Amino acid sequence: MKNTTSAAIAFQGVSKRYGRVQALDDVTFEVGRGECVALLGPNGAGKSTAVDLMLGLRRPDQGRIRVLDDSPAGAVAAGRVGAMPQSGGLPSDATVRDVVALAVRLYGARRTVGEVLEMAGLDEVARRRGDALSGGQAQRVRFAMALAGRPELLFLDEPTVAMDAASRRAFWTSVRQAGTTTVFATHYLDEADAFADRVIVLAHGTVVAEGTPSTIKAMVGGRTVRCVLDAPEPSRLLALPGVRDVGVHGRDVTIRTDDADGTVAALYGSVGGVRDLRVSGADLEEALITLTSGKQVA
Ligand SMILES: Nc1ncnc2c1ncn2[C@@H]1O[C@H](COP(=O)(O)OP(=O)(O)OP(=O)(O)O)[C@@H](O)[C@H]1O
Repeated sequence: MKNTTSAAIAFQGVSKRYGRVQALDDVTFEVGRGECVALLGPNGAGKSTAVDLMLGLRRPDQGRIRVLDDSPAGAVAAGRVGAMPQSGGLPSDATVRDVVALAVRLYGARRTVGEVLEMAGLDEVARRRGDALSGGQAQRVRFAMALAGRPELLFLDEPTVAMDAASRRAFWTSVRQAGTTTVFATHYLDEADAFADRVIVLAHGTVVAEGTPSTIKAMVGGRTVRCVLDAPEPSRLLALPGVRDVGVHGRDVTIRTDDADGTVAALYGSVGGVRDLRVSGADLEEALITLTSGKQVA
């Protein structure tokens, strides 16, 4: 067995069943210390079950889980793990500062209140009461509570759900600045692409892929060629080398191809009237759909 002393989280052959549903089936992966890892997969893939097991909220039927070289429950009981749930009420009549101060005291004052407010980007709303916070600000308070105990490991479940684009960006900057090993679940794949060091893709209770976002995107192969054509004819475009499918909107053309060089050469050589041509790789969303739908990948 692999030596797990350097890993923050180690799953070794973990299975978990609820009645007839096999939620996790022989799952093995590691999260290294200092890593920021996204747990991705469609609804029902087993992400929440995996996180519940990591937090010691459930026990596996089979396999072994180590968190910070301890059992999950042991690591949580020692205050070494911070978790930011997706929802959960905040006291409506206490100020943000009061709530954060309570969390800091509960963890034995491992951080100062000012430090936590600043890390979570809450300075400007510190005097506001819970019932006067926007959805995104309330999420930041939950983040602050997760950070209050100076955890070695952070779990974030759909952390940016109520945030606008600028808040999301600021939030992820805060996470990176906190510098803690982080595991997060999200359905915003652009966030996983931009902020995760590594992605673990679950489907039907098994790990179907893991690697950097670029590796995952490269797994599905294929390229997208976009251009403007004077007279696009879908049937003619579909007959070009490597082309899988074609989308035409007016003169704007999107071509998915397994042979970008061949497609582009044929566009310029035999189709003509080509302008504004761009070639890009698959995005993470496309990769995930392919990987989790069981289609053959390159
Ligand atoms: N307490 C439970 N009792 C019975 N079945 C459950 C229970 N919790 C989860 N399941 C089932 O186990 C499977 C995995 O669920 P899980 O919540 O771990 O998936 P998920 O990837 O987190 O999904 P989502 O993205 O929808 O949150 C699903 O089929 C789900 O219906």
